[in-house]
Amino acid sequence: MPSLFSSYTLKSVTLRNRIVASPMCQYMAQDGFMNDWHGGHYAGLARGGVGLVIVEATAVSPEGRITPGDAGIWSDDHVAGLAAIARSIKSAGAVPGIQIGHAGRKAGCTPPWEGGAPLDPSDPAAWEPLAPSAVPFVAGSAYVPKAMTLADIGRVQQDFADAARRAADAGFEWIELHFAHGFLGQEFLSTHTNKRGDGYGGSLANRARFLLETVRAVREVWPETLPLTARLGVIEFSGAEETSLAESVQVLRWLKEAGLDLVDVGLALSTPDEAVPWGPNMLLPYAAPIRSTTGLAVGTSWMITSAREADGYLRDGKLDLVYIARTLLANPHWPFQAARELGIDDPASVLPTPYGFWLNNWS
Ligand SMILES: NC(=O)C1=CN(Cc2ccccc2)CCC1
Repeated sequence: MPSLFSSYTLKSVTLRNRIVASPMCQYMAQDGFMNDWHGGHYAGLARGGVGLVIVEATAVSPEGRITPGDAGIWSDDHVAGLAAIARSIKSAGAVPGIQIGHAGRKAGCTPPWEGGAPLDPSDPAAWEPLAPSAVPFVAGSAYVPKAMTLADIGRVQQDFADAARRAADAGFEWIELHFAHGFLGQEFLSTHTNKRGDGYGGSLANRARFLLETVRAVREVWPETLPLTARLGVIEFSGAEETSLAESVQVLRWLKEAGLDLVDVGLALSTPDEAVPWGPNMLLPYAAPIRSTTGLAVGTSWMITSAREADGYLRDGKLDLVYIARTLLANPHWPFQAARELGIDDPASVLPTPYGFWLNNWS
C-alpha cells in the first residue's frame, strides 16, 4: 500500500510524494497579475518538498473574483506571470498545478482580513456578481447577484475553457476546477442557491449540467495526458447530509464519464449557517466512501496536520493524495518534518540540495 512518501502517477504526470500544497487564496494580485508576493510564496512551497503545488483560486473572468485581489487567468496577458510561477515550482521538483474558478454570488467582496463583506456598490472596484439565481449569500442582503442568462452560462463555460488553455500554455501540468465552497459550480448544484426553472435547475441532472458541460469544455482543450481534476463540495451540512452525499456520488460518476480524473473532496459552504463539524481530518469520513463508490482517484484537505494520520489514510486506501493548507503556511518545510517523523531514510533529501546537504552535515 502507498505511504505519504510514495510517488503517484496520474495520466502522464508523476508526483514525488502524496503531499499536495492545497490552493490558498492570497488576495495579493492587481488585475489578476502575479507579482513578487506570489513568486516567493509558490517557490517556497515547492522548495519545502511537496509533490504538487496547486496555485490558488485563479479567476476565469474579472467578475469571477472573490475579491479585487484575486489571481486571474482571463487574459492572455496573465500567461507570462503564471508561466514564471509554473517554472519555479517545477524547478524545485514539484508538479505545477492551478485551480481555476468563478466565485458566483460570493464574488466582489473585500479580503477576509478586511471583513470579507461585499464591496460597496458605489466603490469603483465593485461589480455585479453573477449566479444561477438572484439569491444573495446572506439572506435579506441588498447584495443580490444577477441570475445568469443562458448566454451568460455559455460565456462563463467558454471562460473556463479559455482559462484551461492558458494554464496549459503557461506550463501547468495539473488543473483543478473549483466547484466547491459555495462558488459558482457549487451554486448550480445546491437547491439552496439554484432556483432555476430551465434546463440548469430542478432535477439533479439539470443542477449538474453546468458542471458537466464545463468539464467537457475543459476536457476539449486541456491536454489528454494531463490530469483534469475538480474540488467538489460533496457534503452540505444543512440537514439533508445523506441526500447531499448521495447526489454528489451521482454527480461525480457523471463527471468521471465526462473526463474527470480525480476529485478533491471539499465542503459545499453554500449558505452561511451550515453546521460544519469543524475539526481535524473532518472530511475523511466522506472521502473514503467516495473513492470506493465512484472509482475516481480521491484527495481531501481540511485541518490535516499529522504526518502519521496522513500516512495512515494512504496505507488504509482511504485517499490517493493529502492536501495540506494552513499547516504549510505555518511551516512550508512540513514535508521534511513529516519525513523525519515517519522515519523515511535521508529525510533531508526531501529538501533542495543547498538545504539538504547542510542538514545532513552538521559536523
Ligand atoms: N478560495 C476558496 O476556496 C476559499 C475558501 N475559504 C473557505 C475557508 C473557510 C474557513 C477557513 C479556511 C477556508 C475561504 C477563502 C477562500
